[in-house]
Amino acid sequence: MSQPSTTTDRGEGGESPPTADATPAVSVRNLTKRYGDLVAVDDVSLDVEPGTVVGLLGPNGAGKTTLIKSMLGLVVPSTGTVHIGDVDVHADPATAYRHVGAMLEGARNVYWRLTVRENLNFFAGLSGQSPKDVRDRHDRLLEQFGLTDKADVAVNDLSRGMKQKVALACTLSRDVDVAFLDEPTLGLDVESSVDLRRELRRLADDEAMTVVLSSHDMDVIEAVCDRVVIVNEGRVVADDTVDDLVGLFRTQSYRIALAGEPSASLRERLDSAYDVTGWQPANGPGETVTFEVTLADGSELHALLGDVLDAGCVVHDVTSLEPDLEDAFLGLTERRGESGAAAGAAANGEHGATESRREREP
Ligand SMILES: Nc1ncnc2c1ncn2[C@@H]1O[C@H](COP(=O)(O)OP(=O)(O)OP(=O)(O)O)[C@@H](O)[C@H]1O
Repeated sequence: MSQPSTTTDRGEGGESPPTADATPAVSVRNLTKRYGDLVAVDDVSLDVEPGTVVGLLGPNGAGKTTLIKSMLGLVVPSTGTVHIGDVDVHADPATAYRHVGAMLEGARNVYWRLTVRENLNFFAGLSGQSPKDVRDRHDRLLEQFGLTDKADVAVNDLSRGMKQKVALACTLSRDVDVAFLDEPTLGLDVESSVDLRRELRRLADDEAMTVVLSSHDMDVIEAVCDRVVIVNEGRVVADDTVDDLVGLFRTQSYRIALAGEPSASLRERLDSAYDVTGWQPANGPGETVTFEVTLADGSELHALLGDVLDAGCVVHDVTSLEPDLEDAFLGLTERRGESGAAAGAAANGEHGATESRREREP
């Protein structure tokens, strides 16, 4: 097992290239998992470099959990291989497990009759680490997750969110190379979720821990991940940094509010000359009429505004619509649903307009 040696500089977009001889922390090759006729994971290959945080995103049933369980050796793939460092997970699971921590089923993996610290010691002991050696690590985790004053309380007597935090702390309780976290923020309050993000970044940056996490929480993925792998229908449809994924969907789109009802001829002119969508009528007297438009370049905006003014209509507001990771996710997975080729083109940065978009401050 090679030890992780590189860290990732998130400030540079999280793309520290591995050294030529760096063994990936996790290497998946042509992994397929079939359940009868259903292909849950379809020929997935990916490498995760040491010290990076990789997010798995995908709609319900996309295959994220099956992929994570396959990476852990808990699901036997139909074809393909998984290595943790140099170790083939399916050929030598016992060795692989010593280097891996996982939280799969929320709080269900901890022992409710044991206290919080006893649980931490138990999980650290699984890889032969003595309570004395991991005391500092555990104290820090307890503090990080606001559990210091609960250290000697039986897990059974804690709230659901606290149990979840104990489960996370147990996963991180020993010095593992790779942590797999399936929906780690589910059930956490906002503050705990922020604590978790901070701790995951610290573990990756300071201890070169590699983290693979699945989540439906875009904010967590955006905040913590160096890289995002979007899975749909068992296949990887995109694999890139958050910024680059969002960049795929960056076009010049605006929401324009008109101070009065546009004439029929102006509306016809706008609809025919520009890529206008989403007309919204005024909510009442004195309210604005809005529409969204995607333009080829900045000069088209001037032309469009000129057309509006020439028609005697007053522009009340122009808002730039910026895509975010959720837009990228929806675009990629929806396109995939319609056409695999379109999704592939999108993942390669070849498409134009977005299909869904949220308003951002310009
Ligand atoms: N043990 C199993 N037997 C049969 N089918 C399964 C089994 N486990 C998963 N599946 C199917 O495989 C597909 C992928 O499921 P998986 O749980 O990996 O998706 P997911 O992306 O984690 O979904 P979610 O976000 O809803 O948790 C689904 O269609 C699911 O019904």
